[in-house]
Amino acid sequence: MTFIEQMKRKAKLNQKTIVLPESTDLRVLTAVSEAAKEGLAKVVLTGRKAEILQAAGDIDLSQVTIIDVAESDKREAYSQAFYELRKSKGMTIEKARELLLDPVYFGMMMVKLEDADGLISGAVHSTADTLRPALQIIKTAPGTSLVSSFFVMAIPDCDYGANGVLLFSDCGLNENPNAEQLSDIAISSAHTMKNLLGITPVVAMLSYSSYGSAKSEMTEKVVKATALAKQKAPELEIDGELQVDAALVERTAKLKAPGSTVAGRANVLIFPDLNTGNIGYKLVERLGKAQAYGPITQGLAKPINDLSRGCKAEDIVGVIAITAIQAQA
Ligand SMILES: CC(C)(COP(=O)(O)OP(=O)(O)OC[C@H]1O[C@@H](n2cnc3c(N)ncnc32)[C@H](O)[C@@H]1OP(=O)(O)O)[C@@H](O)C(=O)NCCC(=O)NCCS
Ligand SMILES: CC(=O)OP(=O)(O)O
Repeated sequence: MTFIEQMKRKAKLNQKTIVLPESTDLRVLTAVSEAAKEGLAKVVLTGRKAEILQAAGDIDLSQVTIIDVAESDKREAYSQAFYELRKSKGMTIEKARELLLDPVYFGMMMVKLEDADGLISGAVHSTADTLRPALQIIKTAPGTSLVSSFFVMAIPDCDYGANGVLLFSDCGLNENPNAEQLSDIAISSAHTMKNLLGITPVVAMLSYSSYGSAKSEMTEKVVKATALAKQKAPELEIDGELQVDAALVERTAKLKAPGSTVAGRANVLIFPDLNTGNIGYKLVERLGKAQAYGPITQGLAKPINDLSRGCKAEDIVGVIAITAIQAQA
């Protein structure tokens, strides 16, 4: 069974309600129709009903709930609750009412007030426009200070990672994490690999240097983050700093990082910043023909997940399954 088949099987066990606010995008419409047909979740579209039906054309939405945000009798209650949440940051009730006509904010408040279990946006909106309202409204999970994001990469005909399944982080949210934040991203990603994907994490802290082969402020950040991660979570298999070939390829690992138990067998790759993470995942997706699911967030109080504007309907179906599993936790 492939990785995504396993995720779908798990999602079906406990039907969660997942909102998709980009309700006139053809990829989203195709994906929700497919997800509902497969029984992955109870799928909800937010937006203007007439526009959604017009955009859908022949796509079967008979098993999908459509909420017209302008007609909903929940809009005033959501506006009031949103205003209360953000009034100390300058929100007014008038502005809150206006924002609640936006299907993303409406969906976010559905999740906040437990009328839905998770939300996925980002096929049309930029990551900032999806994740900023999530950070403002849903906020961090108890005991977490830093939200980060990851991609699950499923690479065909690949022996690296867990039979071609790897977790890449952070490729979507934190632009230039400091050493402390990078160590937190590594630890969260390791827990996600174990708890969400059921795979024992082997975490590589990536750099352009392996075990001191180069030295600069950039490599030192990764060295420090590795030490902090090992100190904070000694039970986890984490090592660095490692070049990506040393992290993945056993023969290269022996040469570049002798004695490392992580090098040559990593399945969680921690990128030093968002430039490397975002470029790295897109290279593997496009040139390695990998399926890229994400950016999925970790550390939010409820599952709110992003997509790339370059995503396919098939990727969205996968993210619906993953979001539903996160909501089961
Ligand atoms: C997501 C992003 C917009 C947040 O930006 P920001 O400037 O910190 O946003 P804000 O200052 O408005 O912060 C919003 C809230 O989120 C909180 N926050 C921001 N980043 C956070 C993080 N990583 N973890 C936890 N909380 C965070 C802030 O503290 C703030 O809380 P408050 O308003 O309740 O006080 C920004 O990190 C970003 O643009 N990231 C890059 C996204 C991107 O372009 N990715 C590439 C494509 S995938
Ligand atoms: C994750 C990501 O890179 O998103 P986008 O392609 O929409 O910028």
